[in-house]
Amino acid sequence: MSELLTAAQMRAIEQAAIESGDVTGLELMERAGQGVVEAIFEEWPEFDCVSQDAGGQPPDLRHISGQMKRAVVLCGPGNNGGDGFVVARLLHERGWQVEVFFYGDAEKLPPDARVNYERWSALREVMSWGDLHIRDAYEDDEECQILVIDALFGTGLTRMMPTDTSEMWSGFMPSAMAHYSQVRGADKFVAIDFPSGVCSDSGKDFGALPTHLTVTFHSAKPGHYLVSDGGNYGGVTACNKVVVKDIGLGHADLGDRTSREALVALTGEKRIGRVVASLVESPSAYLEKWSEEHKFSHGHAVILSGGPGKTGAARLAARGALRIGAGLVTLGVPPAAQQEVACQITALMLQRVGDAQAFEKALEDQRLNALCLGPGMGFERARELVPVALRSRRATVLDADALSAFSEDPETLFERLHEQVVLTPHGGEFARLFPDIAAQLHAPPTKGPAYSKVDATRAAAARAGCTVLFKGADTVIASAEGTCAVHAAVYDRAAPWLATAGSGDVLAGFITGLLARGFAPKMAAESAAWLHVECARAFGPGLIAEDLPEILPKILHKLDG
Ligand SMILES: NC(=O)C1=CN([C@@H]2O[C@H](COP(=O)(O)OP(=O)(O)OC[C@H]3O[C@@H](n4cnc5c(N)ncnc54)[C@H](OP(=O)(O)O)[C@@H]3O)[C@@H](O)[C@H]2O)[C@@H](O)CC1
Ligand SMILES: [K+]
Repeated sequence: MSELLTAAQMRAIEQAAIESGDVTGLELMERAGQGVVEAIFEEWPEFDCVSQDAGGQPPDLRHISGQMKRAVVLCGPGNNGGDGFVVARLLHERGWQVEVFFYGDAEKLPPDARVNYERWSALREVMSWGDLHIRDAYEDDEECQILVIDALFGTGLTRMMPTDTSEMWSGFMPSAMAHYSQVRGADKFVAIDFPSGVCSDSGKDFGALPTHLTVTFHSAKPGHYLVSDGGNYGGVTACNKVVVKDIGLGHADLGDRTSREALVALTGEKRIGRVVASLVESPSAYLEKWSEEHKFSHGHAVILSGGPGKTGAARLAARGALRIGAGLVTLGVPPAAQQEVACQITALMLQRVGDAQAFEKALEDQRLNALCLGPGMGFERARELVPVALRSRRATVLDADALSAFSEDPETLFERLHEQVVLTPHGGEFARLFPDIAAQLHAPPTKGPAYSKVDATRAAAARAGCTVLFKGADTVIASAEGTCAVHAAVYDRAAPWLATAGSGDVLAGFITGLLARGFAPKMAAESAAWLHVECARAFGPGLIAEDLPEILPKILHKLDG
């Protein structure tokens, strides 16, 4: 589990650390620059001739001469630019040939960035942004690899990128300039904190300058994990790879009274809190705990199916609930579908649930402790049975048709929801239930920090009064109280083959199974989302939804091992 900090929270932590007297802003900036240089050499050891010599490995002669080690650092008008000046100086000290181009007004630089601007000026010229237009940084040595450092804007991005920066970048980016790509496709791009143009809180694209490597500090930010749906690049696409470098702010500082107060003060209104990137690193801890306490009672889940020819989705969900450990799983089927379902199931139980009355009768059995409605259910059946499920106040997952059935009048759903419910909308379902929130989320961003999927999911959960799991490669899970987790299947956890028919039904089943096992709704949603992606990663390409429940035992076994 790791924290994601918004720009405001990061500034508050930095400020508190400086006010405590433990560190100065200048020291933090120096550590940030050192972190970037370290990350570059870790990513591309061939750039670090010194350490290769020290390790006894023969250095790559293409890079050993000062001529060959060249960097172009693009510095912006704030502290991100300040970090850039530090990186330039550190590379220069290691024998690199470094050129710095500055976008901004030196007189207006913040104090620490100004100090580093001066330090660089004492070593070499600071070139103005305009010089970048007339100068081809490559022209004198076509064979040479150039490291381009993007230190234009970081967490302080407030508006769309100036067009001259994008134009300039396209001159550098191999992908944008085919002939550059052919001649020297191996140029490397590094972004400090964020690829400039990515909004740190939302991951939205303000005219992003994509990169190979993004080096951020202390903690990742939501924008590193959220997938933008507008523009060419979102956070994840533009960042490409994110490395977090420690700059000595430490966990002790986060636990510090002053820091906590500063965080609360800055985040009170939006209830920003701390967002966890990956909810549960080892769900086995929870599973074990539960099984110790409730050895003989693993819960009884009920999953309602649709009519004939529409029962597959519910059967997938039921299989998921069973595999994740619900003691018993019953499929509640309309009488007309009974035969179809009976031929297809083995470990699952079957019960006729034709209408509201039959469902009410079934729910008289108090051992039924978790419900799932929606997959393949049909709107009419959903409109009839969802109110019955919600009246019973049981832990309940509402997915698919159980959400869309209320798109005409979401309020009739919201007024019945309670804190034991989990809604699992994908983008379309979310927009049908929360059209105003979705509109705000999808509006082209104009001002940073922009409204994010985290903001939207929190707003939806607060309105619905229950847990909302907003699906996507960047799944966001929020409780009605505003606690929130981002579960992103991106970078080395990407599993694009999970976008297959029926995979959402299995996720609904996983959540239901964990609810039956006694998990609290948000924890059930978080753990299920994590396991769902783990199953997809373990199976790999070629996955179909049926494979997900079947591979789950292997994952759980590995976690226990
Ligand atoms: N917090 C920490 O703990 C640490 C932070 N550190 C570093 O500081 C960075 C944050 O620095 P920062 O706050 O100065 O913001 P930054 O991103 O440099 O930009 C602000 C400037 O850009 C301008 N500007 C904005 N958008 C614009 C646009 N579209 N087009 C044109 N101009 C635009 C904006 O102008 P304004 O909006 O004020 O008019 C202002 O002048 C952070 O990312 C990290 O690298 C590290 O040193 C380690 C410790
Ligand atoms: K940057």
